Amino acid sequence: MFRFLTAGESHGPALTAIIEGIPAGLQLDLDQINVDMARRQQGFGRGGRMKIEKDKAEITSGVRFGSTLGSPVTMVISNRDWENWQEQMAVFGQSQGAEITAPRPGHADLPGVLKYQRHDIRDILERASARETAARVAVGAIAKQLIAVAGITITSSVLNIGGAQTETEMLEAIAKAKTAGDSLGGIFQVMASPVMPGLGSHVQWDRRLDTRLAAAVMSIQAIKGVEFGTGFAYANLPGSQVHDEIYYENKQGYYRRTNNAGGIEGGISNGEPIILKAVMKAIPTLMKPLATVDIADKTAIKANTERSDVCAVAAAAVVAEAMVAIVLAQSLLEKFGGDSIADLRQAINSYRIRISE
Ligand SMILES: Cc1cc2nc3c(=O)[nH]c(=O)nc-3n(C[C@H](O)[C@H](O)[C@H](O)COP(=O)(O)O)c2cc1C
Ligand SMILES: C=C(O[C@@H]1CC(C(=O)O)=C[C@@H](OP(=O)(O)O)[C@H]1O)C(=O)O
Repeated sequence: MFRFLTAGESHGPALTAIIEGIPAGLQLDLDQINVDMARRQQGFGRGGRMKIEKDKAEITSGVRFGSTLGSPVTMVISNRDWENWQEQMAVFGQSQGAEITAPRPGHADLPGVLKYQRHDIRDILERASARETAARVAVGAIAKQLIAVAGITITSSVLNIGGAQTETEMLEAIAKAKTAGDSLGGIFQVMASPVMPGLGSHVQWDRRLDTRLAAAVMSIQAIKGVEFGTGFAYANLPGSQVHDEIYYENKQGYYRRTNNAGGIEGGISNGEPIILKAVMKAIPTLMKPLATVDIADKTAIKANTERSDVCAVAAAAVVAEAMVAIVLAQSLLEKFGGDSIADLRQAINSYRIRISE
């Protein structure tokens, strides 16, 4: 089983990810991992932090001479900004800085301090921060290299920023929000293709591929909805206009002329590209802050402001690519098993022969 955990605070020394269950013999391309790390840092509207960080993943276990060993793979991504936060983020000693007591609406600040019984909101925001997604992208980049064994590639695109749909309008909308001390969200799409039929299962709720993909993408900070294929527009359309009719040709096998299903039927990939869209809410930290209540004395004040992104939809799309890759890697290994890449390839090949007959 391919599983992973991440650890690390936004302004702590580093983020760490441990992945278990990668078959032995996967030849890793570290440069390719770092290409995705850099892509996640891009996008107009990101804040000052991205000028400080130059994210690179360092592999500290599970790989020898570029090849996975089947043992857990550990990756470390250093936080360059740690240098500026050593006093406020010291593991031991006394807090040096002022406590944050004005929870931002829309962030984990208030529910987090209530749940974990903290009086300094920094104790919550450090881990709630989407800085953590750097570790997920590192894991996802390895998952992408694993699913490439089955020929699957993943792409993404930004479709909407604050209602704007062309690139020029999107850039303008972000610039305007920044000037106004406001923030924006939007919609992005992720596509995985080609995906063989048969990943996921209809037999149990938690084995459906759409269940797992939706949960994985929803787990990204600030993502508030996921749809597959025609998605919410299904509500307006009759069955005759939405279901993808089935055809067969000797050379091609089964195929569809439409892909309203977004590549999944009954929780199982159907051989068409997997297409999902997700919506990201606007960033909660506002330079013109919203009303809140001071958790120290319960007086009405304005929410905490600090360095922040104005819009991070492009970055979130790269994170979603990673999460989709991880779920597909898990589903691939669940279906085909294999402690080594050679075993995995063989199982995929014999399945391909079987379904083509
Ligand atoms: C790539 C990325 C960057 C983000 N940057 C910021 C940011 O700079 N400031 C901020 O307040 N929230 C930012 N967020 C959103 C918060 O992390 C998120 O709203 C918060 O963790 C609360 O989680 P929720 O929105 O899922 O409820 C970012 C999210 C992502 C995916
Ligand atoms: C650090 C990253 O994103 C951060 C996500 C984030 C948040 O609240 O989610 C707040 C900001 O952090 P900082 O306060 O250090 O500027 C973003 O920069 C990153 O994506 O690598």
